[in-house]
This record gives sequence, C-alpha cells and structure tokens, in this order.
Amino acid sequence: MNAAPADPLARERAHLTASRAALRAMREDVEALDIKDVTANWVNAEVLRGQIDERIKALADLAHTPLFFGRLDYLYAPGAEQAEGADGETFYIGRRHVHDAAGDPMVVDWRAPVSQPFYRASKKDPMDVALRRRFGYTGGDLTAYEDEHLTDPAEAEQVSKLLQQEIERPRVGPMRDIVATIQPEQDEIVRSGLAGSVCVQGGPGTGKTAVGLHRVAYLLYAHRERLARSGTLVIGPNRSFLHYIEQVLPALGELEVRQATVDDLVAHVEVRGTDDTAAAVVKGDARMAEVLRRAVRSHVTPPTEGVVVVRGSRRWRVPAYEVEEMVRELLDRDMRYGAAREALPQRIAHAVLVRMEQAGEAPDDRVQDAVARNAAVKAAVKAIWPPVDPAKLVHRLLSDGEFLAAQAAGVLTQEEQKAILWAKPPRTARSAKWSAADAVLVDEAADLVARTHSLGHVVLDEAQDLSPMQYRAVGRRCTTGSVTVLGDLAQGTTPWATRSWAEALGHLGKADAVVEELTAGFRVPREVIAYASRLLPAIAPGLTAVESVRQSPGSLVVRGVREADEDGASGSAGSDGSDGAGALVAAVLDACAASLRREGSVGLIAADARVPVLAAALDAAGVAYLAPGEETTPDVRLTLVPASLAKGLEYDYVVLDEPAAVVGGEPDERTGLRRLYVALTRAVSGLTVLHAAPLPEPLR
Ligand SMILES: Nc1ncnc2c1ncn2[C@@H]1O[C@H](COP(=O)(O)OP(=O)(O)OP(=O)(O)O)[C@@H](O)[C@H]1O
Repeated sequence: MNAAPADPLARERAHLTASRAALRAMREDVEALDIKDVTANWVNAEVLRGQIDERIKALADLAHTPLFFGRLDYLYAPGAEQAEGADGETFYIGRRHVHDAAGDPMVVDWRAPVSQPFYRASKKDPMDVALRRRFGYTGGDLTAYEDEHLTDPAEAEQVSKLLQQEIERPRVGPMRDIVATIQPEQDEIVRSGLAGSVCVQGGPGTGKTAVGLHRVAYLLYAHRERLARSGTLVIGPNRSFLHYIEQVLPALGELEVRQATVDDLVAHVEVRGTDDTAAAVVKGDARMAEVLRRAVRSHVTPPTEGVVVVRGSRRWRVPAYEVEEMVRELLDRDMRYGAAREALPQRIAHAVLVRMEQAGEAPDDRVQDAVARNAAVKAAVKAIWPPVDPAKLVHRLLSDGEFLAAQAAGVLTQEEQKAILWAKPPRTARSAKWSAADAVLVDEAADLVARTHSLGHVVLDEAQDLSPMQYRAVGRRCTTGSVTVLGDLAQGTTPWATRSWAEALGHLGKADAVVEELTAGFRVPREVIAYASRLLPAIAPGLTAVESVRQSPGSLVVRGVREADEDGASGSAGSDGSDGAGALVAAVLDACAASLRREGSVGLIAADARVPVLAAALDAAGVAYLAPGEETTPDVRLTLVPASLAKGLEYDYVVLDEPAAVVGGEPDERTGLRRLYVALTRAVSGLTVLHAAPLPEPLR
C-alpha cells in the first residue's frame, strides 16, 4: 500500500484501469473458448454457444456503470483470528466479480459476504473494517472519494455527501439500481435469507421497490442453482410500472427474472368485461375460495352400483359400497381434484386384483394398469369423478342461481350471491365477458383441479391493492418458496385495499413472514412529504410519516387559479373540461413549461377524467409528451400521467392538476384522498399544485 503513487486518487484510478484490463482479459478468455473438441453434438454445442454468449454479455464493460463504487480496508483478513496478526486486506466493491490473471480478486461482487460491511458497518460496529471508502464518478471517470475511518474514535460520524449527491441526481429514464448506496436498514431486508418471507411496509419513496429488486439479485447470487431451477418472479401493478423497473435487474447482471402483473398470472381466460364495485368486492373476498372448493367437489357423485370388469371369460365385481369408501377416502385426503380423479381407477383396479389373487390368479402390475384402463372402470370414474373445466365451473356459478345458492349456502348472503350473478348469463364460458376478478376465480378453480407450479421466490410490489383472492393467487405461486411483499397501507386505492399486513400474509399463506418498516424517504423532498403527510390521519391513521433524507428547499408551490366565469362555489371548475377551464389549463401549461426549463423528467399528473382536456391543450400548444412507462428522451421529458397510473412512478418535477378532481374521481373520499396522496408523492425535486376548485380539507 505504501509503495504506490502518493496521490490516493491516482492510485484508485490505476486500480480502475487495471480492473478494466482484467475484465477485458476475462472476456477475451471466454471469447477464445473453442468448443469444437468439447462437444460433437450439434444441440449441445448450440446450448454451450448460447451460454458462452450470455457470459460474454455479462462481462461487458459498460462505460457509464462504474466497475467499483466502494472499497473496504479490513483490519485483519476476513475470517482470520485477530491473534494471528493477519494482514489487513483491501477489497473493492462493485457490481460484479473481476479477478486478475492469478485468480486474485480485483473487484468483489456487492453481494459477497466480504462486501456486507460496506453497507452495514458503523462506528458502533465497525465489523473489522478500518476504512470504508466511497467513490464518486463523473461520466465514467473516477473523480472523487470519501473516507470513513470506522475505528478512529476521533472522527465524527457523518452523512455521506456522495449518498446525498446520488439521491439528488436528476431521474431521467427508467429506474436505476442503488447498489452503491443501499442503506443499513434496507440491506437487512435485501440480505435476509431465502427461507423466510418478508413484508415491508414503507411510505412513498422509502425504497421498497428498489429493495425488492436488489433482494432478488442478492438471492440469485446466494442461491443461484436452486433459484435457476425453481424460478423467480417480480409482480407489479401494471405494464407501465413494469417498464419503469425492467432495467434494474439486468443492470445488476440478472437477466432471468420474470416480471408480470397479477392479471398476467391468472390469464386463463381473456378479460373483456368489468364488474361493478359490489360484485368485485364479493368476487375478491376470501370466502369465494370456499364456494369454489365446494363447487368443484360437488361434481363427485357416489356410485349407486358396483363396477364389473370382464377379463377373458371371467367377471370381477367391486361392489358400490367399496367404491364409495374409496371415494370418501380420496375426498377426506383433500387431494387436488384432478389427482384424486387419476388415483380412483388405480384404486378400483387394485380391488379387482385382490379378487383375482383370492381366486388363485397371480396378476402383476401390468394387469392392474390394464384393469385401470378398462372401459367399465373408465366409465365408472367418469360418472363418479367427472373432469372439471375451471372456466366452465365459474361460468356455471355466475350464471346458475340455484347452483350458486347450493355452493354458497352459509358462506355468502343472498345479496352477495345476487351481486355476483350475471344479469344476462352468457351462453357458454367461451362467450363470457370475463372480468379481472373472474379470471382470479378461474385461477383458484384451476388450482383446486391441479396444483399450481410454485416458484422459488416471488416479489410482490404495491401489494396493498390486492384482493384476498389475488393474494391467494400469488401465494399459490410460492407455496414451496418465499415471498417479499412490498406495500404501503396509505396508498391502497382499491375497494378491497389491505387493512392489515397480518391479514394479507394470512391470505398469501405466509402468516409467519416478518413485517419490517422503512421510514426514511429517498424520493420526496422534506417540504413536499410534510404537505402530503397531512392526509395521513384521514387515510391511514397510525402510520408513521416518512422522514425525508433529501433537502431541495423551496420545492413546493401550491397555487389557486381563478377561473374567469366560474363562481368557484361549485368546486368543479373545468373538471369536465366543458368551457371555462381556460385559466387552470393555461396555468398547468405554464407550470409544465417552467419545469421543462429545469433538468430532468416532468410528470403532469391529473385526474383520469381531466387527461383528455390536458392532452388536447398540450397538443394545441405543440408540447410533446409521453404516456407512463414510455422512456423519456432528451427531446421529450414530459409525461402526462392519469392519477390511476401514478403509483410507483417518480419524476423530477411534478405538476399536479386540480386535487379536488383527483379525489372526486374515486368512489369514496378516503380512496380519493389516498389517490391524492400517491399523486402528491411522485416528485423528486419539485411539486407544483394548481387548483381552481377548493383544495381538499386536510390540505387547506
Ligand atoms: N439507498 C438508496 N440510495 C439511493 N437512492 C435510493 C435509495 N433507496 C431508494 N432510493 C431511490 O428513491 C426512489 C424511491 O424508491 P422506490 O421507488 O423504491 O420507493 P417505494 O418505497 O417503492 O415508493 P412508492 O411507495 O412510491 O412506490 C428511487 O428513485 C430510488 O432509486
């Protein structure tokens, strides 16, 4: 350490150059691999070629992604006993592992155990680390560093400037990774074990999404083989959100993680219809699971006569009571309907075999299989345990009042049954206009018939909006794996929004999950979050308000606009865009223009009903804009965001149009205020609220 150039920055730059060269050498090694001798088989060669190409891609040196962002100087070699007096070792922490020609690490993966103190060590618990160094980059160049001497009692603990810079950096384009600045309380969640499920409650911008994605990356590193076999999945609320987050995992070198919405998961039927709220609430209620269970099992009809199998010149008869016993036993075992249906012919065949043996024959397994496939046995099974088509079953439940009444007796009230019955039942399941909630019912029925494949780990984001039946749909996709649930009770905007995490975890089948809370906010400036938090007592009493770690003073502007000919008392000036909406729209356009003069992305958020008016005004003014999830470009940085799609997204500057319309767009006030809370908490650097109607009460 002491022989190198005196200037530490020069030394670190030299290490960066050397690491880059080492990475290049690693890539060249892979590129030079000659697989001709390894495999003569064409298919194997193709597979191997594919793997090599992936590896080459993974070893690319991305100009704008620093190869390392931190350094740890250990007091002793990690793992060595202090008494041995082992030399301290230095590790550079980066997104991936890089080694030199001798195989010694030049950069270690941020997920490796030796990297952990980079995120967790403190003056109180230095974790054997003497020096923690953070690096600052400008473009691809290493331009700064910041040291903490964790074991030096004279040095005061301080907030990292590089962290501050990172969170103040303008947000253009899709979501970025946070590997360089994961905070200790976030890291605990990221690195918690694969076996346990975790639920994170956190206010807007506390890093839930970021933490969930980094957790997947961590788990893939720590349990690569197991998860490669079982699979991982990230679930988000809608397509635009998934677009927004889709580049985080690839940037961390993880290309294999599937992303889906809950609707994608249950896409057995094409969704073309919608439900009124009353129907959707009942369809999403966990009691529907019991109704469906009964409905599926109602197909089982105990036999009235025995089964007679003719083989050669002999007839074998299994009496009705004996078959009934088999049926009862299968029902009691609570197997999947389909599995039991497959087991029944074998049971009957076995009973025939026993009779053959009693008669002195010596049948073997092949005979049992043949008997199980015998036409009489098949016919009996078809009558007793007919196949069930999940979509047809749900079609019948929602069309046939008597059938529904029989299955829902004591479970759903008559009004509830009436609420979900189709007014005009479609003739067939195929012609039905299924709703999103119906698709979840079909998924539940499908799982009763045949077990759903379980993945190794599932991350469920914006979970607070799921219905109990949707939680069940997610839960059955991780019965043998674990789940990371991310959400904020204050941001629940569905009629069935989660009231308590304990309840939600019960529906997921993960009642033993640990619930963690994140309260430090990395997105929303202090002033803005304080303003939005005024809604908390009305929308989620008891939740802790977010404590912003960001500064950006002067970031909140709230401005009333007088509509020329409106009396103001109606409170809905321009909300339908009828006529006199001019002044508010003009103010909105001005605010967008002002925001666009600054650096970074701009989101114009408005009640869904006001979006067409604003779109027309932007068009008329010749201002180009995007839809949520579309990537910003240097030329187009403005996104017009319907309030219903704002969840999970963020923009450097947000212009919020007419809060009263956002609240009024929802069926009840609490949901409306929650929608407003989401809209108020999307801004990173500045929020401008413009209103012609009076502001909702808590904001006045
Ligand atoms: N440790 C961190 N270092 C730097 N940036 C961070 C950190 N944690 C979170 N962020 C940033 O803060 C912003 C908000 O994070 P994220 O979207 O994950 O929050 P969230 O809790 O999911 O918010 P919401 O409830 O609104 O969906 C993102 O830009 C994210 O990159």
